[in-house]
Amino acid sequence: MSSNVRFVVKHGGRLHGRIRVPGDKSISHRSIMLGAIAEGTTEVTGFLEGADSLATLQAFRDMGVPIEGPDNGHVVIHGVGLRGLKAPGKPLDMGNSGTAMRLMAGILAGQAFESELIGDASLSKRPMKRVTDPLGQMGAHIETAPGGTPPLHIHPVGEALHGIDYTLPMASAQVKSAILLAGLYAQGETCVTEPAPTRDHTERMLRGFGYEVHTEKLDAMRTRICLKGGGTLRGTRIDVPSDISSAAFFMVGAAIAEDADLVIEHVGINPTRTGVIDILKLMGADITLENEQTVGGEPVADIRVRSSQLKGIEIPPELVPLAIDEFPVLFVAAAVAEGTTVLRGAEELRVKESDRIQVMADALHTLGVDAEPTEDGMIIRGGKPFQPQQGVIDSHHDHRISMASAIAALRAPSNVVIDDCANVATSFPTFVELVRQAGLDIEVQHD
Ligand SMILES: O=C(O)C1=C[C@@H](OP(=O)(O)O)[C@@H](O)[C@H](O)C1
Ligand SMILES: C=C(OP(=O)(O)O)C(=O)O
Repeated sequence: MSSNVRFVVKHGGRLHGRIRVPGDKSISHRSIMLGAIAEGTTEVTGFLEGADSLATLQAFRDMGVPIEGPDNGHVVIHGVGLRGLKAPGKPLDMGNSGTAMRLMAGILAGQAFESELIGDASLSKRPMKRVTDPLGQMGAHIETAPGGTPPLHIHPVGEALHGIDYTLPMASAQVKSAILLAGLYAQGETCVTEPAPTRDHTERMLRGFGYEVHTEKLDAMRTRICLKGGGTLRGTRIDVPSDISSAAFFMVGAAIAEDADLVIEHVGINPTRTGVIDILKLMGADITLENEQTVGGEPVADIRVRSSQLKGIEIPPELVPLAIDEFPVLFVAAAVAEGTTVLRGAEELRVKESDRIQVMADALHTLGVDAEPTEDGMIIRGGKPFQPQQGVIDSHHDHRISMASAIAALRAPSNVVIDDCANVATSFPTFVELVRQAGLDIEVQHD
């Protein structure tokens, strides 16, 4: 059993200087997956050495893919081609990572061997029917636990998958990606229509590997993405930008701290990921993008954030999928902002690593913030000084709750204590080091 990792965060502090946060988690997962099933060598720089993406890397090693590294974010994958994976001979452990399990289900659905995907306690509660249903329609044979949760038993179907034309019931890049990855193994064309834009790293990266992907905007919200099975991916170079989801903790921190001026370097600003910038700007944050460029098919920039007086807003619904992982820390921004912030249409937050609506409402209550959880979001009446109650914040094993709660200490009148923080290592293993460097004082206790 792992011991409790507790953060004791000193209240106050001002964030300043220049920092670089680790590589993007979504892109890191995909770089290993596509590199493994490509022909030839793929060289990755900036790879996130966090537990989630390392679980993906290990899974492909377990299926016989030679992978060198990671060494300071440098990984070399000797791709085995679409049909070159070998039976793993043991369950593949995806740890805490929903992205890894769902995308892997898409790849494994098309294999000629049997496999099993397992995960930790948090992942074992997350819904998988959202991928097993459409993959089943493609001819895959996948069993879940009762209730549609992991583990997933994936039975071999040989070359029998066939393309489908599927409309996603929710705006999910993981489900979209699982279907498209299975589509590589399917006969004919596979099309996915998304009800609202979601991160498009799979589509971009497939094109980077020389695979044809057709994207059509159906109207202001809906996009249809199609590809044909049976093609070839060609190994390539991938420079993974810094993760905007990790940068978000520092963006909110610098916006709410007094006298802050912070530059976060080389952050991925793919328009399907920048909801956090748009939302903070609507709240009155002082954010500028510097040094914008395109690196390996993904736009990047340095993000400069200075202190500002934030105001409450109604969060535009179309921004919700574009900031889905940033809501824990955006709730902290809303708690500091003058006036009321209302989030609706974010029921997906209830099925992340924790129920991020309830768990963040509880965290904010511990800080004495007026936060009202609703079925699909939260109403936060902010702008009053925090009035911490007795007790510690419980992260519920969720990395983003730990980090968001630590950032709240910048505006707390007393130290903030947060339990169950070990999983920060899933997405941001250097969080404590970087946050200290920027000006927030965290002590890490193990008990
Ligand atoms: O495709 C991806 O890399 C991700 C998609 C999102 O999940 P959903 O597709 O479930 O919204 C996001 O929350 C997750 O952190 C990463
Ligand atoms: C939801 C997240 O990841 P995943 O779904 O991959 O576990 C996240 O990192 O916030």
